[in-house]
Amino acid sequence: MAGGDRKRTRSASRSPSRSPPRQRKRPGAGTRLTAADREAARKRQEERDQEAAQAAQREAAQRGIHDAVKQHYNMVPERGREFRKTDSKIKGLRSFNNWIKSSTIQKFIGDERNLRILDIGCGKGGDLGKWQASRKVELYVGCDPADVSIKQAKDRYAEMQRKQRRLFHAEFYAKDCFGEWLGDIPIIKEVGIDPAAGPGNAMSQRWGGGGWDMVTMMFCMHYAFESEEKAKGMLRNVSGALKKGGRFIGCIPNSDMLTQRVIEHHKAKGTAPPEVNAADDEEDDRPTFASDDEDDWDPEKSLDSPKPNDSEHADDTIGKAEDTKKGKAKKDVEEDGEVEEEGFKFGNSIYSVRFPGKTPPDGTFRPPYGWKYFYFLEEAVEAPEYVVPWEAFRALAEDYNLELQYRKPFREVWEEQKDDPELGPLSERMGVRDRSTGRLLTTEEELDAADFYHTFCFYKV
Ligand SMILES: C[S@@+](CC[C@H](N)C(=O)[O-])C[C@H]1O[C@@H](n2cnc3c(N)ncnc32)[C@H](O)[C@@H]1O
Repeated sequence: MAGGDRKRTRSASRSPSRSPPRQRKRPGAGTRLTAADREAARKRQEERDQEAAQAAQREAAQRGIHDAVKQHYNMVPERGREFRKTDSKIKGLRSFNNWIKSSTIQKFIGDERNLRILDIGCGKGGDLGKWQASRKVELYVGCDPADVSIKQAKDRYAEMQRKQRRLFHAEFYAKDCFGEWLGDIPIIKEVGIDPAAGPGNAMSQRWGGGGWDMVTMMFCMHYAFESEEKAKGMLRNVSGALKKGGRFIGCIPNSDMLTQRVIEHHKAKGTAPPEVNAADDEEDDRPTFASDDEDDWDPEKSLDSPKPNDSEHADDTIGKAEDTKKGKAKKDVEEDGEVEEEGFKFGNSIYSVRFPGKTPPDGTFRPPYGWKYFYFLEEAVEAPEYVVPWEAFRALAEDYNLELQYRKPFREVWEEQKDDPELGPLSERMGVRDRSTGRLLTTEEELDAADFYHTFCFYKV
């Protein structure tokens, strides 16, 4: 009796929240699983594994080349200023490109002070000194998905802080600026970024949205043209961040040059359409840059263009020929039955561009996204890049209230600015031009490599 009472008392005093004692598995329960049960469990596990792998694959495809580019830039060694200025085989080109960036900054920085600058694809912070030289900047924010580069940019800024008494405030963020919304970064939101920027938003267009004076994207925007989604994500960030009257500046590969090379390739192969050959009979043979009015975004002309050489050629191999509509760029079958390679390459001893697969026979990159090529530069990058068809980009930018002010191939920028009272002497200090003879220190091959690029400025309206 007493023992029974004690038991009740003990159980009654147990906290009601305490979980009931766990039921023990009956010994040997596992062994009663049949072979069929085990097979079914194995199948379920296999399906779960497969689903997980497919989900990972889908996610990777969505990230696109983003990770490859990020990994690539994270791995580019930091060789230091001394190497870049003395031992580099392309020091003339490095100086020339840097001078072009300085000159674009100077041309569009304007007269105001206390500017807020957003540098998209800031890399290792190589342009910090250029912005500091202007003495007009109050805030600089640099974003780039390559976290190692961002760390180097922070170090570079810390070094500048040690040496300079008056320096703008700067912050750096590891961020994919085409696939992600920059308004998630507190300081970007604080200064102002309009989430409604873009086509068909009258309210946003009237209000003007952002609080940034300039967005700069040096040698970076071409990665956004992997897909329509990324190009639009990039423009939403740029336009959203800019205040009315703000400037969007940058340097990118010139699609006119790529069009020219693609046409030459198809003519040599005999696959250029008749109108391209006919047009050429009337002109001289030298490559020319189309004027701003010329349209490389002509829906009528390009219905037969092959599809961009996108993900199917994501590897590093030259694509094999495939049938295309109406047989314009038909298979070239050699006598022994081998299919001829369809990609092509051009360049010189310091740079090269390689299209891995099909290219449009009339040189019109349409649709304007996903035209991949590989760019190789001595000591620098060999990375997949995407053609930025100029007129398509300009038309798209207009939908985001960005109006073109300026576009020039690098060599023309040099001709235009070399005798500017500030940029002329700067070119000597930067080692672009010889102080005593006035001669360009860039070799012809380096200038040839520089011809691949042009520089631009849009205004937010
Ligand atoms: C050739 S580097 C130029 C770096 C710097 N702007 C300069 O002029 O020295 C190209 C940069 O674009 C960056 N980039 C690539 N994809 C990007 C993205 N989705 N968002 C922002 N930057 C990106 C790369 O990480 C790399 O730092």
